[in-house]
Amino acid sequence: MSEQELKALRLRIDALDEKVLELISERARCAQEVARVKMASLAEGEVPVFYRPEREAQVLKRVMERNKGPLGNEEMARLFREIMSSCLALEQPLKVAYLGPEGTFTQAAAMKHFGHAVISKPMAAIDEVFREVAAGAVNFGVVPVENSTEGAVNHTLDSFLEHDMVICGEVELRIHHHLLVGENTKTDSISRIYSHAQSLAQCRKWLDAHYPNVERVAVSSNAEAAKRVKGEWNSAAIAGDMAAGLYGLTRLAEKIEDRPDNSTRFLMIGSQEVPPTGDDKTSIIVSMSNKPGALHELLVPFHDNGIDLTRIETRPSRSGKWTYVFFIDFVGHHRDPLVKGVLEKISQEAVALKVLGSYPKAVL
Ligand SMILES: O=C(O)C(=O)C[C@]1(C(=O)O)C=C[C@@H](O)C=C1
Repeated sequence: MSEQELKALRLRIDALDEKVLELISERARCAQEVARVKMASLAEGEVPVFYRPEREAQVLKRVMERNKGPLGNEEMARLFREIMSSCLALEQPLKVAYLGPEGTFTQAAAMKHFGHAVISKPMAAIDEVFREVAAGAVNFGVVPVENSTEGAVNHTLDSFLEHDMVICGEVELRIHHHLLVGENTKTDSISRIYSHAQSLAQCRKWLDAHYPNVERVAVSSNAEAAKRVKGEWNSAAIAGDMAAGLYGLTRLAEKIEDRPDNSTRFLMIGSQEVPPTGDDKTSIIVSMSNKPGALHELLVPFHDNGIDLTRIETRPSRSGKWTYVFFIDFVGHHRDPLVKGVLEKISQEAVALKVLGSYPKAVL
């Protein structure tokens, strides 16, 4: 390519950037107007709701449907995600608590869902995220709920039994683990590998094959593992890109998870009910009486009405020995007439039923 051609193309990019800049600013001014309208239409004593997950899902879907490339749909939606995040911050800066410390996959999930314009607050444990949301110190919390290799995150399920929370969104993240070392690590004398227990389990076969005799030490998070390695010469950590970047570690081996499709699903929790979008999921907790056929009775109404169950999990109820609660996710919104009917039918048989929330299916 000649210098001349390059110069001409860069001039074109400059001109386009000016247009993009003007359009983004116009969009931001529009969001400010939206905020004004929301404030103006409030009833006496009503608090304004600036964050609208159902609208955000619609905006992102529309972008993906209309995108003609060359940027991929996900990439384009990611850019719009950030624009919307900044527009919302003009209306109201959201505060979001997540399972920390900084650099965890939960932080990456929070950024994927809310964008980077939120004020994020790392918490030391899942229960603390719930408590922070319950206390009203933040608008939303982000917690992991299930992993495709290792199954349910029981701390999260149990916290739903203790706190009244509304689920207002979900996000799925492909989880890639790397073996990370610091600049002082002697890579031929690694005697200890730190990571979160779930991550050690997700890389079990790889560790058995490559480091069978090295001690595996479970710590509170992958980010904590990365932090520890920084100051030690004989240890390595298993963690993801964010933690590697944050603590300046290098990848001794990349993508070492046993299953290439290893993914974790995260939930956004808060107190805000989300209206239907037409493409939603609902999460409920149900406890049934301890009698034969109870689970069957619970599942039949879903089957009879053609409602797609996406997950069912069992946990001890904590209110009696050998009694259980079921966590069920299914497709649909609790305000859909069909779903309403199913929930009414189940409540007749159940000891207790609680709708944890209906929320748009993950777009990104
Ligand atoms: O449509 C709204 O209600 C807005 O506030 C605008 C907007 C946006 O930027 O598109 C911003 C924040 C909301 O969460 C949803 C959408």
